[in-house]
Amino acid sequence: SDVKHIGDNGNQRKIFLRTTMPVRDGAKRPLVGVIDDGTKTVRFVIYEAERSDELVSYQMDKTEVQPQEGWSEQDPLEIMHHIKLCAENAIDQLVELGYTKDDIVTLGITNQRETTIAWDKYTGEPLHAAIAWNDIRTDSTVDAILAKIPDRNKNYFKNICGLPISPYFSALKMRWLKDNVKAIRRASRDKRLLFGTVDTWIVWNLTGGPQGGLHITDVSNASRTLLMNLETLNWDPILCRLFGIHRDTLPQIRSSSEIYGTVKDGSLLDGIRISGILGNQQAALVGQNCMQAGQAKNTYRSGCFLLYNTGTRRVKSTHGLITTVAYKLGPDVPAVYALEGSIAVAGGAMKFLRDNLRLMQDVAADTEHIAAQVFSTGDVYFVPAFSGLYAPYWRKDARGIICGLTAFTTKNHIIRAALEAVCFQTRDILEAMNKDCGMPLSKLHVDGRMTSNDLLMQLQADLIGIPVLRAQAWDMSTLGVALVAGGAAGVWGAEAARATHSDTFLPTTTDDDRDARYTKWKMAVQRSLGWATNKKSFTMTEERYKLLASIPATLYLIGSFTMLVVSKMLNNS
Ligand SMILES: Nc1ncnc2c1ncn2[C@@H]1O[C@H](COP(=O)(O)OP(=O)(O)O)[C@@H](O)[C@H]1O
Ligand SMILES: O=P(O)(O)OC[C@H](O)CO
Repeated sequence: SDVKHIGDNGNQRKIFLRTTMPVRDGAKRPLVGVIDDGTKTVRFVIYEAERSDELVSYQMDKTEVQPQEGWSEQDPLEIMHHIKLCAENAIDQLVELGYTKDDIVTLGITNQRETTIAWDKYTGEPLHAAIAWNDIRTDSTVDAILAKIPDRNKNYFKNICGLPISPYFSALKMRWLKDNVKAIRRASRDKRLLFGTVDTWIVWNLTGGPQGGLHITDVSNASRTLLMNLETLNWDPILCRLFGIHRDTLPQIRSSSEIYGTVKDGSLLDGIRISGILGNQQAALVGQNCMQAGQAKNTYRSGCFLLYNTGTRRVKSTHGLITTVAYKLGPDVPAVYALEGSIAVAGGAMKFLRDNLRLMQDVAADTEHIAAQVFSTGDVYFVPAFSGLYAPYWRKDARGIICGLTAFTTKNHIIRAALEAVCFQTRDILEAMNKDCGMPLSKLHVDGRMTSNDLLMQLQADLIGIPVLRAQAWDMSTLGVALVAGGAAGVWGAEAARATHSDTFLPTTTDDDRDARYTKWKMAVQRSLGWATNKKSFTMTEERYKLLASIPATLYLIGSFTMLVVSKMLNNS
């Protein structure tokens, strides 16, 4: 093939190979539109059938609201508003290329997973802000659920749904909404309540909303709720009872690739079919063409998610990974499963260093350059456990630490340590995956915006000791869902043009060096655990907030002072 040896690119540590991008031939093909709702951005991307590079795209940033420490909310109406604007802008670009919107044959949807929305079935009004996947307000909800389970074992239901009980998953967010938001309890009582992950909200709105909108989700998204049975691929009665979620409020679970319906919202997309839905990490697995059992990919965005395709076999992890549905390519074909290692904070740590510590101005432009000015982190380790640690630890009591600081430490070391943290977390996942699967992974396919950082890629290869294969474009999620949507609509054949990797980063370290650094990382992780246990978390629910707001300030101060005195007396007694 057209593999070209680039050599060391002026840097002795960097060795990579590159394949060339396909050349556009000017032929007009049917188009597939993709809606991508991510944590931070909404995108609309248009692909031509049989081509793996995007034709046009448009992206908008979203507003993240953090009403309290650890809370993260999004506006469901803003999501729909941005989708329309992104679609309009992408279609404007299409027209400039000589296409019309009628050339878009079908639509696919890929989305941030677990983020949960509740709305009124008759008015379409959201009943609360969307609670984002990485929001940890449900800490005490987790404790209340665990109290009902033998030995408070968070893995008790892993056989059924593949997941541990954690604030990450949607059922906890649904339970919290029912416990804390009066409008949701009322809607539930009046049988007006609908719950959904973001894909469900988008499809319901696009297909008519209160006027007959489809209340559906796909297996890949449903497998992230803690409510779906991985074997039956349906809502599990035991889990629904445990979390107190009525079946009627949940969407129907469908395959990831079939014609679900047609857009009926009066927008530019009106009349176009919808034929693919995939959670964004599962979509990247498809986009990276990891469709055989034994293949794996890692996507580096705000978080980082390593998925290992296990075929039609559900592998139960005994080392802290989760079992999830990768995809189901039609109503009548079996589901394909994956083992997943989810990392809550990857690129998010760079944004933290930029916004909170002001160590740089622009993540994309500055990170690599600043980190490359030093040869190592100077023994500094950064564990970015801002909202606890996900796989393989699942410790909601962990908090972020930077350790090993000396008087010589500079921002260069800290930024480099943040990059290495992403690589060490990936090694944590790989260690667990190799133990669960029994066969060590020999190479790792990677994608996500962060992978444009060559230093990160080289550090990753060095710290895991296997080749890292970077995808031809950073965004494999939209390509993945374009493939499954195009497949169902008959515009993309089974032998579809799939993405290839463009660069290979080879390890340049010895086993001893790699292992010594990893041992130090594990020491740092140990120090981050248990930090949040002593903190009295005061959950500011909507109702408590209103109550507090209605108390005059002086009365509130006197009350707080009295409570302080009483608690001191009790402590002393
Ligand atoms: N060159 C880079 N080096 C390091 N981190 C980067 C670089 N470019 C982007 N990032 C990080 O990657 C993330 C980009 O994620 P993005 O693709 O926008 O996904 P998300 O929807 O999860 O925010 C951001 O958190 C950003 O800090
Ligand atoms: O939009 P991202 O990349 O932050 O995706 C988040 C994941 O889907 C959460 O599980």
